[in-house]
Amino acid sequence: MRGLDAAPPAPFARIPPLAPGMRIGLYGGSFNPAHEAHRAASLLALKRLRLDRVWWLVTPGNPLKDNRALPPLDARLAQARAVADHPALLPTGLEAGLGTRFSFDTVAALVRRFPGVHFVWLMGADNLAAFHRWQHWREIAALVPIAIIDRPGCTFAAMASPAAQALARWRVPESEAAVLPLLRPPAWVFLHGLKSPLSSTQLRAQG
Ligand SMILES: Nc1ncnc2c1ncn2[C@@H]1O[C@H](COP(=O)(O)OP(=O)(O)OP(=O)(O)O)[C@@H](O)[C@H]1O
Ligand SMILES: O=C(O)c1ccc[n+]([C@@H]2O[C@H](COP(=O)([O-])O)[C@@H](O)[C@H]2O)c1
Repeated sequence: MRGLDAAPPAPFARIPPLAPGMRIGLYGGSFNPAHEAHRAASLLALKRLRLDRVWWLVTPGNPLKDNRALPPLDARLAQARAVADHPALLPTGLEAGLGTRFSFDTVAALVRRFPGVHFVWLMGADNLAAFHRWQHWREIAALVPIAIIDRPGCTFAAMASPAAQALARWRVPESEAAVLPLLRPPAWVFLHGLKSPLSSTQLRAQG
């Protein structure tokens, strides 16, 4: 695989070596701040999708959010590392390194850079509900399988969303989640079993 022996270019300098066939979850987020539900959702995906690692893509700024009060990337990254605290969970500043902000650009760059790796996009049910507003969302679904992690209060909005409707015929039963990373996209699964009410909004409100 390209790049396994050569010195990695700067954005990947802190990424441990990858081998062909590895399964990597991509978990994008503002992480403002990171919390236990991020960790629990990642561990759920790790187990159910039989992933080798989950990379937390700490965004330079969600394109759909007002980021004026967003703390600097380095601070969010350091805090995310403290929360992740697991050998298979890897908070990264990859998007800043790649110069990407839209998830499609990030995913396309990673798929191009690591052609033998099985990437899976991970997101909470609230993000499925708004997925049709993302840039090139259909193309993201065509590039990598997607796993949705349920979130209290978001289940109905997620399942009734334009994206869920449009992608309905490619939904895989939860009982087959373990093979999702190997499936040709589009393919997606809805994972139940976390249902954590935690949110960064709530933590910010508590100071
Ligand atoms: N309690 C949760 N259950 C399931 N998924 C979650 C949960 N909290 C966050 N996520 C998911 O984690 C990813 C990163 O989320 P983010 O950093 O925006 O945290 P958040 O708690 O949703 O923040 P905010 O309240 O500021 O919107 C998103 O895909 C989001 O859907
Ligand atoms: O690419 C887009 O258009 C897009 C629109 C909204 C959100 N995202 C990504 O969704 C991820 C979750 O964002 P957040 O703020 O809900 O944690 C994060 O990686 C964002 O960059 C991406």
